[in-house]
Amino acid sequence: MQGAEPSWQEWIASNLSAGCDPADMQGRMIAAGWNEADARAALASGIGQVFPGLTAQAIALPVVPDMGMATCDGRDIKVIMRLASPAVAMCESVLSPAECAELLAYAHDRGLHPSTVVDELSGQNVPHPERSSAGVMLARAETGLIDRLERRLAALTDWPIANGEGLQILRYRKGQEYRPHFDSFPDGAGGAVHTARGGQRVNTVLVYLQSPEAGGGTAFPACGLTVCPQPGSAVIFRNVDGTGRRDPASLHAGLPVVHGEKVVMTYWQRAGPYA
Ligand SMILES: O=C(O)CCC(=O)C(=O)O
Ligand SMILES: [Fe+2]
Repeated sequence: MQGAEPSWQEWIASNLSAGCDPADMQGRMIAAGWNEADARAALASGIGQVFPGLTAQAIALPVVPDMGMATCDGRDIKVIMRLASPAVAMCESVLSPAECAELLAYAHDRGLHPSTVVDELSGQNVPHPERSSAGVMLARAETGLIDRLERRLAALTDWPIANGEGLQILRYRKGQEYRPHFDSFPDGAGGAVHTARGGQRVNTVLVYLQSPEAGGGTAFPACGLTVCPQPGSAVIFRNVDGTGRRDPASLHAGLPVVHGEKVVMTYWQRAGPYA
């Protein structure tokens, strides 16, 4: 069995430590000639060594789509860029211009309120200068369009719609931003308040509804990536590693808007049903 080879053990340990997805690693091992059972066993043993005390098992996670075209809800969505760590995919044409316009008008009618953040200690939602945008939380399937979009995003990531939170729409005006943060909840009591229902936020699908004239990119400082908002496009990213723990590389920020207004729609996906 190839698991005995020290070079592979080192490769597994260093990739797991760097936050690589065990499912991706398994694919690469199979491409290098491993059989699936041996690769799975070697990865399980590596996870046990790198993350002692954890059940040595990779968990199922939403898909960060691979390059190419995905057809969801009868719509052709193009995946134009993919990054391994943090796991990020950029998708074009997730929403049509008409769908973006309908959501913008709907959010305006519903009314936008100053955004809040989760206090790391208490778990309470509190307003904070870290996040100066205004937003509205939508109920699941609040309108026919919202229902259809939730289904589309669930299909794009191959993850149950029952595990999705309601969509959230955020508007940033000049100077407004969302400073570097994690979408996953912190360990400990503050996070437990939130993970009690649905578990960890494992994936984020961020759809741009309106782009500002300048500024307002979504930045991932761990890898130096900045995504430029384009209406109808989405950036999908994984907030946890292959074992379900917060991925430090998933740190991200909504950079300050310099000119114009930016509007995004956020879809957070939980590890389990968010009932
Ligand atoms: O506005 C952005 O670019 C980032 C938004 C974000 O990080 C969030 O809603 O959690
Ligand atoms: Fe975020």
